[in-house]
Amino acid sequence: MAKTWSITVPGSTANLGPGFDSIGLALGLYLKLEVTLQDEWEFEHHSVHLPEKFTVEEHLVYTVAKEVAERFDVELPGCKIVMTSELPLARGLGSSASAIVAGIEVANQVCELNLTLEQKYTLASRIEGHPDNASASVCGGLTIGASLPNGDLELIHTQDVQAAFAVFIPNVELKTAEARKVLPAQYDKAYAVHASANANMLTAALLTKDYKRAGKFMEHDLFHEPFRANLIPNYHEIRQTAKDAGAYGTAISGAGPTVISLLPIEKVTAFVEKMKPLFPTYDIQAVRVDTKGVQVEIHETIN
Ligand SMILES: Nc1ncnc2c1ncn2[C@@H]1O[C@H](COP(=O)(O)OP(=O)(O)OP(=O)(O)O)[C@@H](O)[C@H]1O
Ligand SMILES: N[C@@H](CCO)C(=O)O
Repeated sequence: MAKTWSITVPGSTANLGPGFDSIGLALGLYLKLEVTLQDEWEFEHHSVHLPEKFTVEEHLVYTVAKEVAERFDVELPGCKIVMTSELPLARGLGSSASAIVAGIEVANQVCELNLTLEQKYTLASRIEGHPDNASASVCGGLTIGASLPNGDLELIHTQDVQAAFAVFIPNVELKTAEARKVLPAQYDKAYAVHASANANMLTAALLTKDYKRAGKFMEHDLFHEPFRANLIPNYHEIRQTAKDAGAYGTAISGAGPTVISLLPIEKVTAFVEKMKPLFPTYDIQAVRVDTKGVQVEIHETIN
């Protein structure tokens, strides 16, 4: 019997404005892997969104799978992995986090680790460096995470998000590392208290499904957007145009340069059609909230 694992990982948006490095939302754009066992590791990329040039040893999915196997002191068998992706690189849609979650799931399956959801999102968040994108790709839905002083990650997540989202994906890249370099090392106390209150309001509004208020506070980030705005093409124009067209609110998706709008479900289709001619160089699309997170299907075939 030959086993094949089909692994599907949703992309994600992070922050939603003030939820910086804490709030994640899984999106219906996917990284997909077909995994079979073989002597040597081999990758096939069947998507324009996947790295063109890479070596196995540098491949993020391989390096993460190897790290996880070593952490659990088990041998990582050779795999052939065929990958497709709907997640453009360095656009703030969580491509790197999806690859990290995929690597964890590959090790989980081929090393028979039986990892819990908590182990997966804790590992993924530690490797990614912040819990937002990684936790959303593991759990699906809306995730709110915080690390404790001892390094443990506390996470609250809900699949119940009764709103729609539209993304404006520009044809330029912005590496997260670059977008993090422009952030201040510290904040003035009064400023930080204000920023924290805005984040609390965003979180409370999202969890109580007060999406009009959630949209308002999406646009009141003080942690990162004031320092990143000039890195995001047409940031102010998109935000105002989206508001005028019925969006509750618009924020940078993760570290950008994609921008994401929160809308009433019934308005999203007309909104996207209205936005497309106004920003012709952007890939503008309605994206649904993924509610499942990482998924695995196992197929057994007779050799
Ligand atoms: N699906 C993938 N498969 C393999 N490697 C990936 C994948 N996605 C990202 N990577 C690797 O991770 C590196 C960083 O990815 P990327 O630029 O997407 O991360 P980022 O700056 O965090 O932006 P984003 O949040 O949009 O992912 C890439 O250069 C690539 O080497
Ligand atoms: N919270 C991270 C998300 C990166 O995708 C940042 O804004 O830098």
